[in-house]
Amino acid sequence: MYLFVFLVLLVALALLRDFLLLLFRQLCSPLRRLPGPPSPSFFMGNLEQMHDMENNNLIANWVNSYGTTFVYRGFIGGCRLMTTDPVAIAHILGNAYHYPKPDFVRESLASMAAGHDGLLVVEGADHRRQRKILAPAFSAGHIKSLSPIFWDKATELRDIWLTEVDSASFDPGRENSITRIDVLVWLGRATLDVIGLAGFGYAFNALTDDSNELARAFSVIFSTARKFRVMTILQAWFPFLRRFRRNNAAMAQAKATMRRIGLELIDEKRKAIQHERDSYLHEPAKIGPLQDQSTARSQGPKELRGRDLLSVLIQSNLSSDASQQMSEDEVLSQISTFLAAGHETTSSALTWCLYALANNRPAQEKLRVELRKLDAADRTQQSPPPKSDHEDLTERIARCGYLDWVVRESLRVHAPVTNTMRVCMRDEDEIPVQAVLPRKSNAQVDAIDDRGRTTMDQNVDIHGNRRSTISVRKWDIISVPIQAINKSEAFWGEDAKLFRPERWASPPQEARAIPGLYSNTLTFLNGNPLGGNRSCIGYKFALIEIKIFLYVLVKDLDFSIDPTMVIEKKVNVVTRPFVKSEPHLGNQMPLNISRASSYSSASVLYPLGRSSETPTISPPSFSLPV
Ligand code: HEM
Repeated sequence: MYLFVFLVLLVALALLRDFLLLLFRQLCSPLRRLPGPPSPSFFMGNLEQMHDMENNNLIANWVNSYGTTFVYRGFIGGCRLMTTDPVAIAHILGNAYHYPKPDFVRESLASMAAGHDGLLVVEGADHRRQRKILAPAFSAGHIKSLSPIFWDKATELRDIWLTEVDSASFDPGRENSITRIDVLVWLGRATLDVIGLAGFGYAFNALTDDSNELARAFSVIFSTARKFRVMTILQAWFPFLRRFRRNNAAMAQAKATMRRIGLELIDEKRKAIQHERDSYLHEPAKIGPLQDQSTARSQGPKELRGRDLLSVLIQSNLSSDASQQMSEDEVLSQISTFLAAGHETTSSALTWCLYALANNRPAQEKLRVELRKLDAADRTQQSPPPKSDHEDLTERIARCGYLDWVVRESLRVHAPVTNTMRVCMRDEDEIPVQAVLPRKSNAQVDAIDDRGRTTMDQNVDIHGNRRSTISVRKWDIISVPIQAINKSEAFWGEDAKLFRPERWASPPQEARAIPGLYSNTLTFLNGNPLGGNRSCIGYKFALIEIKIFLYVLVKDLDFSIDPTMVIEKKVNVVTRPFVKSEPHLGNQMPLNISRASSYSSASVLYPLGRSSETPTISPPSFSLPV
């Protein structure tokens, strides 16, 4: 009997090992010394409050009350560090291999189709090796060579919307016929098509067909993993529970489909590359010189220009030292990683950008004028630009000043990824914090907390000690609130929450402290890889795609929104919109779309993405508003 009880206790202890360790770590964590908001629940800490934080200003309020570095409570009261301090963030994100993603985050990304072996999930030496092999595929030159795909899909989407607008009117081509369209769903389809073709040469045709088997398989895996359940939290802390993951027949079949199609694609591309290599060996003059590695890194391999990311990855993998190559499973995981990381992020970015423009009519008009000027200059020869000109136009679009401001501002105010987490893996560390405090608004300077401290007393612990570093220990969890930093008044001034592209004419000095990869925002994470680079490898891809879509859509279409409609944000991996009065309809972004007025150029005659097609729509005869 005693033996039985002893054995039961032993098994219980083994199963509870992680839980007990967690409790022990929490009791020892130096984070307990930092101030922070009260925890409304023992089990869930502040986590439930944080679900709606993009709509209720929660983080900004916490920063006002507790300073730029504070703790909030996670599962069973565990202290988690949250910081908007730019020096602390530069240290944490810059030392990426000492501050990796926590296990439970990696697990959930892996189950969301990114796979355990993909770049988004792997850590340390594996990550460094993979990133190096993937770099040529994401070089600026190579991404530019993929731009015909962006043009084609943007044009296809624009034509679908024009048809919807016209079919809602008895007088096709009339400017003032307005149609309400859920832009979220359409942009989701268009960006899926883009990542399929540009990522791995696969035609989802999601804009015209919703029955594609890979699209369905991905959606089953991604949407199942995304659902938040208490079980998800428990699995995060009790790894043995991960065995009981929902792995029903639909999920198993979806995974098998992804694997089968992925392996077919890899095989097809390997054969094509091998064939080209063989041809080069036999007829080098016909193919042209194969580039050296350094040129390939900066411009993308010449013979693979315009080819999908997977082909370049396979080529780059073959050229690497055998001991440094990716395994087949790793290559396979990159396909789902491109899908998971590159599809909904860009559709979210574009959706929020159109929303911002629909709410700021003057900015939309100003942008349209700039885009049409470029369009008019492009049409001096009165003929559609050949496909090879797309790269040139892409380059010129990349230099459009106001378009650039609009994109920066929209990605600042509506970051698709709002938060990221890290865990300290050094035994102990001292995280430096900013010596010079960022500018404060008057309201913040005047606020005095219940200990009599003004909120200017940043980085003061609960014993009143002023700190120039924050002590952390191994396993301490850290939250980096990307969106809150992007919208912080301390960096961007009192109108920080507003979408105002003109601010980019002279961004505030304070914002320069933010260690962002892109325009002093953390939207694509950090730009100071001291030890390990975990910033978005696809950011050039995303920026070119976003700019081309905006060019094609805003030039010809007008976007507005019902002023009585309140749109709120729901964050589930990426930020999606929903209509506050229609939560039962799920994520949506209904915008009113019509033909843009006063347009005389031939852009509708000659759709940019389809070089020599017969014109289908007559251009309205108005003068160009320049
Ligand atoms: C507007 C669009 C996008 C945004 C806002 C975005 C944002 C981000 C962010 C914040 C991270 C860091 C995540 C973390 O460490 O917690 C990240 C990583 C990553 N992104 Fe993007 N992303 C975008 C588009 C893309 C695209 C188009 C691709 C690929 C085609 C891509 C591929 C990746 C990959 C592979 C990583 C992991 C990088 C690493 O850990 O080394 N992203 N992205």
